[in-house]
Amino acid sequence: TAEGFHLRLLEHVRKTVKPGDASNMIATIDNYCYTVESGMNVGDVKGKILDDIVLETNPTTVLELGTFCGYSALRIARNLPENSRFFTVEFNPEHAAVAKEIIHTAGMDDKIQMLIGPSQEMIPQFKGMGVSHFDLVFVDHEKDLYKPDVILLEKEGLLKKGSVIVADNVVYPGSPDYIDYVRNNPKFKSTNYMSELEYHKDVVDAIEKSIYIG
Ligand SMILES: O=C(c1ccccc1)c1ccc(O)c(O)c1[N+](=O)[O-]
Ligand SMILES: [Mg+2]
Repeated sequence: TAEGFHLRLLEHVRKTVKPGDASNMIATIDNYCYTVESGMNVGDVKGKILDDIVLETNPTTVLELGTFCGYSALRIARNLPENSRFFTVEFNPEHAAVAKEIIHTAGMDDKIQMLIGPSQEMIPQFKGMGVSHFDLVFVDHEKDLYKPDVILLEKEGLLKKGSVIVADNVVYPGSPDYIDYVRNNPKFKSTNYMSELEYHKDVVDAIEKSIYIG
């Protein structure tokens, strides 16, 4: 990743966005990534697939692993029902600080609760925060943490029959141990959505949706 992308994006956002408008923020980030430099946001093409899965799931309790600059947090929060709870976990404090400002500027503070720390330490805390289970989990952090974190979510009793796991980047950079695990596990029913790497129509990538059937 281009060192300092998040800081250059924040500078651009501060100069250009219309405050209080999540869709304008999303469009501003996409425009920057297409015209100036691409960042590792899920982007508009895979983002539409994510939007459709969120809308079809209509989840009331949601977890995102990997906030980065907050782009997918805004895409998800924009499509959640009023009384929903949405947590996003980011381990990099610099990225989290940028995400916090981007989410605040977009007017989505009251919809998104950000936790800063390693996912393996954050996941065991949700039961104590009154979360019984997650209806939808968006996995988009360190690619070698996809499998251990989904295993941990099940171990913590945070998945229920019908819980939906949406995983980004299952082709590029890829998460082969996760794909092998989830596709060969009778507790999950998986669907692959072939797409393209964010801001790079010439590079193949995909999203994997896995429904926990318990
Ligand atoms: O890991 C990278 C990566 C690897 C190498 C170079 C640049 C980025 C990446 C690429 C696309 C993504 O959508 C994404 O979520 C990530 N990520 O870091 O989580
Ligand atoms: Mg990604």
